[in-house]
Order: sequence, then C-alpha cells, then structure tokens
Amino acid sequence: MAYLIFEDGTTFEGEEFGGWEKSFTQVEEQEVVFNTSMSGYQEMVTDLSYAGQILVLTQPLIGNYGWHHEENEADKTRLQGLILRELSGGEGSQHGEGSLEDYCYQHGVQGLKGVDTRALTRYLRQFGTLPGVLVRTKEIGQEYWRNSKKKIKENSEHWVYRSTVKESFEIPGSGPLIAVIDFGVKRNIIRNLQKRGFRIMVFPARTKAEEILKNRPSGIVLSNGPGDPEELPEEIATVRKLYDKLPILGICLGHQLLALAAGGRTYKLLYGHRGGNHPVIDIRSGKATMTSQNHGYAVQEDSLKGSGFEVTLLNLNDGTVEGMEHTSYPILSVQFHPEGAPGPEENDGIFDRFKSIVLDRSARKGRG
Ligand SMILES: NC(=O)CC[C@H](N)C(=O)O
Repeated sequence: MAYLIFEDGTTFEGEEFGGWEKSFTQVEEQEVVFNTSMSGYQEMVTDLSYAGQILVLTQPLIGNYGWHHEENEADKTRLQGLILRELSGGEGSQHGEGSLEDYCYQHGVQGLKGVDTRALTRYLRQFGTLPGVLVRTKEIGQEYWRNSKKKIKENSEHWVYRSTVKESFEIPGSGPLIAVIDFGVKRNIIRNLQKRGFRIMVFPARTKAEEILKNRPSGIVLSNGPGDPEELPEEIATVRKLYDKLPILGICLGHQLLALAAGGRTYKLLYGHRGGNHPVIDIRSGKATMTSQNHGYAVQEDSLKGSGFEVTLLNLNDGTVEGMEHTSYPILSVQFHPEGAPGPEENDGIFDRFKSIVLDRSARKGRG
C-alpha cells in the first residue's frame, strides 16, 4: 500500500508503481491536479506544463495502448506523481515500444494505482488545487505535515527553469524564421510550426530579448510552461521588450506572460482546466469550438483595460479569458492548446493566422 496525504489529513490509498526510489530520501509536497481526458496519458505525462505536479487521471483505465516514443511531448518529464484507477500493461497495442509503467519507473514518476479517483476528484473540485504528498506509510505523511514549514517553495527554482532546454537549437525550414521561447514547449507546437514551413530557432527561457532579435526572426512564439506566471519577472521583462517588435503568438503560459507584460494580472483558478472538451466561444463570430486545456491560472479580464489587448475568446463553462489580440500590434494569444496533444485540434487555424500575419509583414517589409 502507498498513500496520497493532504495537509488536512485526508488520505487516499493505492498501490505504488513507477519510480519510488526518491521516497527513501525525500518527501516533497506537490500540487495535485486532475485531467478529464479519456486518452492521451503519454502526452500528459511528458507535457512539461505538469512540472512539479501530481496528476490524477479521471479516465478509469490507463495504459492500455502502451507507450510510443514518437508521441512524447518532450524528451523528459517533470511530472512528480501519477494517480489512476486501473493500470493496464499496454496489451491493447501490438506496436507499443514500451509501457506507461516502464516509463514512470525509468523517469522517477511516483505512480499510485487502484485509487478511488472519483472521490479524489470530487475532493479537489471542492477544495481546489492543493498540495499533497505521496508516501509509503501514513505515519510519514502525517509527520511531514506536522513539520512542514513550506520551505520547498521558497528555496527552489521556478519549474520553467527546470524544464527549458539548456541551449538554443535550430530546426531547418524553407519559410521565415520563427523564434520559440521554450518555457517547457510541447513538441506538437513545434510540429505545427514545421508543418507550415517555418525555419525555427528554439531559445531557452532567460535568453535576453537582444539575443533573440540578433538572429533576425520574423515572428516569435511564447510557449506553454509550468507554474505561476507571476513568479517569472525576468520573462515578463523580456516579453515587454519584444512586444512592439514582431508578430507574436502566445500559447497558455505564453498568453499569460503577454497579459502580465502589458500590465494585466493573472490569478489562480480553484481547480484549473485540464481536459479535452472545454468549450470556447469566439466573441466576434459567435462560433464555439472544443479545446484542449491544461492550466491552473488565468488572465483577469478587467485587468486588461488600457493594456491594448482585447479579449476575443471566452470559456463557455466559466466565462474566463481564453484568447486576446492586441489592437495596435500583431499579437495573438490563446489560453488553451491549439496543438491538442492530447485533445481536439479544431483550433489549429491560429497557426495559419499567425503564418499569414508573418508572411504579410515580411512581404511589406520587402517592398518597403
Ligand atoms: N500549459 C500551460 O502553459 C500552463 C500555464 C500555467 N503554468 C498554468 O498552469 O496556468
């Protein structure tokens, strides 16, 4: 038996799988969040936006189609724990190259299976995203919370810096150059840019605006990434410097950083949006689409007054901001994931819009 224990003593039990070695030397509290997608466990486990979190999957059977390396959203994971109802060995796929269990074991993700994930999700919906600890005995968990002074958060580096690439790199393409600032970028964002012919340079977080501009990109993509956007002052300052220079596309954390750079604010949602069926409406056309989402923070709508940004998309479940456009500069941003992975891809047209903005501008510059 192993346990997930919250500060109020609420305990969920299950059986351990994956990488538990670290539990011998350290117990760390991590945010517990849930995702309601019915498939796509591999994309979720390797999505670096989950860095520093324990992920609960509400779909009761997980692992059934195995592991296919090609589908990883990053070449690493920073997920700390994975909680599910029933773990399958992956026998549903003849072509699997491995299993979810093996991946978690090799990458130190603490798994807990056989858990009453319905009760756990109801608990999180009621009390919100809360920190929890994964432990081998109830005593260790109770002891942790008795002594916890929440030191970990103060001492450790933001998860963005533990997720981003170490050095910049280039992906060839025949089209204009796009600079991607990697806060934990998902591969499917890169694939979507590649599909549209762009040449791509990926820069680590903390790269200075001047350094990025030196490479003369024609547009900038601010990626998704983990953690609280307000705790990234360096990145907010960089975005502010890039702001009026080039076309920009912000996705999820990138969208939040754009709002903060323009003087807006973000706030923490009670339990976040994580799943594959979040309805979003385009205010101008009245058209609603289904989106893939994974975020715990959102942009405060009224904080955008006077920022130059206009809200263009809203969440139909709770009315939160899902997209903005700048009224003077060619900047687009979305809170959801137009690249899906996992989830619907019916919103990938935003990459086409970004491409036409970039091409248009390059053509005008060429003429001028
Ligand atoms: N997927 C993302 O980029 C997430 C953004 C941010 N870390 C949030 O939770 O809101």
